[in-house]
Amino acid sequence: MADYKKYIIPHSHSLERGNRESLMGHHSKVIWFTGLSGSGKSTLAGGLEEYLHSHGIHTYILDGDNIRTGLNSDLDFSEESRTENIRRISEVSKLFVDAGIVVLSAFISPFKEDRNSAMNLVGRENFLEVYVECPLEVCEERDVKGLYKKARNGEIKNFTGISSPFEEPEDADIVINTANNSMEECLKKLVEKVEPLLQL
Ligand SMILES: Nc1ncnc2c1ncn2[C@@H]1O[C@H](COP(=O)(O)OS(=O)(=O)O)[C@@H](OP(=O)(O)O)[C@H]1O
Ligand SMILES: Nc1ncnc2c1ncn2[C@@H]1O[C@H](COP(=O)(O)OP(=O)(O)O)[C@@H](O)[C@H]1O
Repeated sequence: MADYKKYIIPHSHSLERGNRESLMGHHSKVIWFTGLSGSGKSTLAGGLEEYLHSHGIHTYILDGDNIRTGLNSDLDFSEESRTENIRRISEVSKLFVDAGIVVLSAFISPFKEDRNSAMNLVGRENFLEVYVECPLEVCEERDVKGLYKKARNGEIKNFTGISSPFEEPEDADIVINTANNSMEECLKKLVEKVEPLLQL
């Protein structure tokens, strides 16, 4: 352990997560969306947030493009930076859970080890992994932001699915296939799984 760390002594406050959850009227949780660019992470996180919000649940979305223009604006798309990106987001998610809020984290999070580290940091019981499954060809066909085209012609390096790996989750808590199901069907499946977990 680094020497300076020996002199950091956390303060224990009187109010805890349970007190905050009671005030909110629901449990806090991290709903972690992982999947290729264009698979539907942001769309589903947004749809789920709207539903939960309208049912009195306090939520907050952490989304790749947003966090990467602020907190993580110093990180690129190398493997090391992606790992650090997920590590910081995991720490932020953990704080939100302690604050009593339902966090919807939508990041490609391509590496299994990083997703597992996120789950272990937040705590297994607080973490729900949602694999937003969609074949690369469909994501590429959608090409919401025109990035796949740029990745194919070499303008963007290390692009997930093209020139950087995506390790498919093998034991996600929920798998949502957005290529074969409508947005409404996907959201219904999500709501059915998530809502009961938030009841006090
Ligand atoms: N090289 C490369 N590879 C993948 N994605 C890229 C890249 N460059 C920019 N973008 C845009 O950044 C968004 C992904 O950021 P994330 O923080 O979710 O990525 S990661 O979890 O660190 O892998 C991703 O957003 P989504 O499409 O919402 O996934 C892209 O818009
Ligand atoms: N069943 C579905 N669920 C979510 N998105 C879908 C679905 N079917 C089509 N789409 C479309 O796919 C695109 C997904 O984009 P986005 O949510 O930004 O993905 P990501 O955040 O994973 O990059 C959107 O244009 C959305 O309308």
